[in-house]
Amino acid sequence: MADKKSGTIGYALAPKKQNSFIRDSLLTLAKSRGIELVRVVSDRPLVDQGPFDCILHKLYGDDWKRQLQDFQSRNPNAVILDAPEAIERLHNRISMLQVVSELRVDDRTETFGIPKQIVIYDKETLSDGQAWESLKFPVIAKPLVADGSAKSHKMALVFSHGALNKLKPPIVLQEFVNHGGVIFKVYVVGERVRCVKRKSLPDVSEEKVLGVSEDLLSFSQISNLANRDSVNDDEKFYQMMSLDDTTEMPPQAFIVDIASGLRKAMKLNLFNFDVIRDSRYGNRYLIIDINYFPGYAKMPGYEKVLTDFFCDLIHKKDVDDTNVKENEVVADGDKGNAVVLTDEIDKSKSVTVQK
Ligand SMILES: Nc1ncnc2c1ncn2[C@@H]1O[C@H](COP(=O)(O)OP(=O)(O)OP(=O)(O)O)[C@@H](O)[C@H]1O
Ligand SMILES: O=P(O)(O)O[C@H]1[C@H](OP(=O)(O)O)[C@@H](OP(=O)(O)O)[C@@H](O)[C@@H](O)[C@@H]1OP(=O)(O)O
Ligand SMILES: [Mg+2]
Ligand SMILES: [Mg+2]
Repeated sequence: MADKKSGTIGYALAPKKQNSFIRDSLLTLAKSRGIELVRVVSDRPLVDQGPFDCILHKLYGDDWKRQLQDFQSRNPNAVILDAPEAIERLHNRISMLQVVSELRVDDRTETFGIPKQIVIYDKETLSDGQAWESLKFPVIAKPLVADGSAKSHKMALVFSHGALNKLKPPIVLQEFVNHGGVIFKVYVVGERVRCVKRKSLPDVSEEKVLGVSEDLLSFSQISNLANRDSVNDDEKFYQMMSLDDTTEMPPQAFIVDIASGLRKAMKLNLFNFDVIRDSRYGNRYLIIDINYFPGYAKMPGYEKVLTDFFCDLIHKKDVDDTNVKENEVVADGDKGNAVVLTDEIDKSKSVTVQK
């Protein structure tokens, strides 16, 4: 049954993203709930298209930013998912994780943080031992820029400082932390949070570090299936992507608290973050990556999660039509509310963002 308020969402996505995200199953379910998803074409100005209640996008560049600004000034009550200024924080792997260091999650036995890391801007610093002597090898070398290009996913596991001169700054050197070969990917869609398990890099033992012939191993998007199109059946795809091993999931309320805190601090509605459990301590979790508008289609049942979010958005816009601002949608997070996809959490639990 269609919800009482109907709405039109314009989506502006690169072809690869459009193919993976805008699936018939999503279009059909959204339409049945009164939500029309309409493609924004690139050969006409955004302001000449529509009308749209909301723009859902994953495009970059100054021209696109200007188009969104023009659209917002002519449609002050329309919602932009999400604001380019908020997304830009995730395009630099230092600013990306800075927000984690400011989070405080109250009264938990679990602790969280980010791996030790340093940023290297130039070759000279790379050869200056003082810059990286505080790091324990192996380290993962990640491009500083995380702008969605293939290059931004090209990484290397570096076993000794002798191999550092093979790297091309600007890079982040992040300590490799053994985590049992399993990564937890936490998908966030507004107040909805879903944690899934994925294959990750295997642990590196002391002997292995000493015994490796190569002092540097390159890889890219290890927790991701290279190309979804190679798998035409959803169920099979989900099985290949997810991990049904016995690794225990992190405590749900803990993950949701972090998700709520990140959402409020970053003012983003559509993101995921990668969490590993530090094998040295049973209850310490490290956030190693945060991604804007990730591969939601890999999340089983993504159609309903996104459609419920769109309906809330349109309904909320309907209710507050007088003064919805582009970040108003995030304001709900201020009350620390978050809905876990499998069951409700204690809504009284709050997350404070350390200023
Ligand atoms: N500090 C770390 N310790 C151990 N393993 C790590 C660490 N950082 C990254 N990894 C491994 O490398 C993989 C890729 O790292 P990361 O997620 O930062 O790259 P990415 O290119 O941004 O990936 P994504 O496709 O999720 O955007 C992780 O999924 C994990 O398996
Ligand atoms: O499309 P995919 O399913 O591979 O989704 C990946 C997405 O690619 P996209 O470019 O198509 O959005 C990536 O975006 P960029 O960093 O490259 O911008 C990043 O968000 C990954 O984390 C996503 O993988 P997931 O975290 O969900 O496993
Ligand atoms: Mg990642
Ligand atoms: Mg990433």
